[in-house]
Amino acid sequence: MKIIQVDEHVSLRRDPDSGNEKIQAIVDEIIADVRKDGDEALRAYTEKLDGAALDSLFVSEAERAQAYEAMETKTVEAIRQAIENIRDFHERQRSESWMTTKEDGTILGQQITPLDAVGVYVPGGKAAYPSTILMDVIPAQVANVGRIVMTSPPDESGRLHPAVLVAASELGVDMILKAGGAQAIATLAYGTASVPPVDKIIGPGNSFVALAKRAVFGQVDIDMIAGPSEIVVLADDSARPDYVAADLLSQAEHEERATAIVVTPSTMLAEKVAAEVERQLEDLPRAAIAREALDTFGAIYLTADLYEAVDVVNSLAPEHVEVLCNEPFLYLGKIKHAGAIFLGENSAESVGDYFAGPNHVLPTNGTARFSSPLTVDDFLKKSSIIHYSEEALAENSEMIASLARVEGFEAHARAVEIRHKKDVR
Ligand SMILES: NC(=O)c1ccc[n+]([C@@H]2O[C@H](COP(=O)([O-])OP(=O)(O)OC[C@H]3O[C@@H](n4cnc5c(N)ncnc54)[C@H](O)[C@@H]3O)[C@@H](O)[C@H]2O)c1
Ligand SMILES: N[C@H](CO)Cc1c[nH]c[nH+]1
Ligand SMILES: [Zn+2]
Repeated sequence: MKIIQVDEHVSLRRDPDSGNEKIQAIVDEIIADVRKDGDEALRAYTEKLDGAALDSLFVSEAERAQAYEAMETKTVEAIRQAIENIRDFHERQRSESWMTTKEDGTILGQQITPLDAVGVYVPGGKAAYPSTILMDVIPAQVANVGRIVMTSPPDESGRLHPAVLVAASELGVDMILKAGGAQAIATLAYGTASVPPVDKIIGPGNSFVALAKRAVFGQVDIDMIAGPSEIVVLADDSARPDYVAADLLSQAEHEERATAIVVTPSTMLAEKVAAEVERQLEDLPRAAIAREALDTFGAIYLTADLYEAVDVVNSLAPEHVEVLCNEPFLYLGKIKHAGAIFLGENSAESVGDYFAGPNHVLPTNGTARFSSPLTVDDFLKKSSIIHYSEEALAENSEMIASLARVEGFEAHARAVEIRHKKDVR
């Protein structure tokens, strides 16, 4: 890995639109075809792009049963424990409707309502992501979303990965569509004869999925445009180089565009981590992907001290930051911009990716400066509640009318005043 003396302008922000024009044109055509031809277009694109000629667009009961047979019991048990941890964490995010009453009879409040229908995209091109199903579906269920449709691309035999089916079945998701890419996103957004449309689409995916989500935004809501995985390790002399290297590789193996960075004031640690990464790459099954990611987007940044290291972390605003320093809790509050903060040497990012409870759908590409992990709130919407008594309106109508007139809205002013002219009918 490159060891770089830090300058002031480190950034994770990449131009999300660069080189996307060709993909956008393909995505736009797919969306238009699905809007026009519905299920027929969905089937045709699934055959063309995923090589699957489907008998049914949906997963059957028999396929679910076969998926359980294909899974090791200990993996099913691990899924169940992860579900419990993730549900427990998200239950704490519930927000309640509220109302407040004033002496003059005014009642104000906020009514919270779950979304009626949500579509969950589960990526399936290069790898299977049962963990992402848990992270997307559980907060929706905690929010009491009315209807959940899951979709994932099938393999050439028309099947979904058994772990994906088991994760979905454990959560009770009963509508699972066999479709991927832009055609799946268009189907969820606009609906077809066999798939009713949803109100919001959740879930990560490749560039076809991301651009399709961006294109249908407005017709439906979307969670975010999730970019490639990112890890930044803030480390001092006390960090174990083998742990740091292992954690960098854990995210570099996701894909060639993943980012894995160390920020440290310790030259000795930097050199040891670089050597350890090479050693651990030797027998890593996805070494080619991880190496390309590290060569392109990996770095070990050397800083003057830990204060500067924290500044660098904040300017990167990464998806994940691990604090592998003496007394890691001292850094809480100082790290302001990060999707998730992992504290201490036993809190490998993998713990959060699969199991701990917090959501692994997190802001990427520097967007942790202004956005947050996926939460239960993403599946809820709020309506304001306003009730004015006769007394409250009488007391305040003059002020309301004057605010209306200063904006030039006479009808607004009269709508308040008419309520005091009892003789006018
Ligand atoms: N941030 C997160 O939490 C998180 C979690 C899981 C996965 N991911 C990311 O999701 C992505 C998954 O990508 P993937 O490719 O494995 O699966 P995917 O399901 O996103 O994409 C597969 C689909 O892409 C479409 N496609 C592929 N080539 C096409 C072409 N030439 N023309 C039109 N459509 C085409 C096909 O319809 C196919 O079904 C990765 O980038 C991964 O890192 C992120
Ligand atoms: N690290 C990914 C989010 O960046 C989530 C994930 C899913 N599976 C393994 N990891
Ligand atoms: Zn991961």
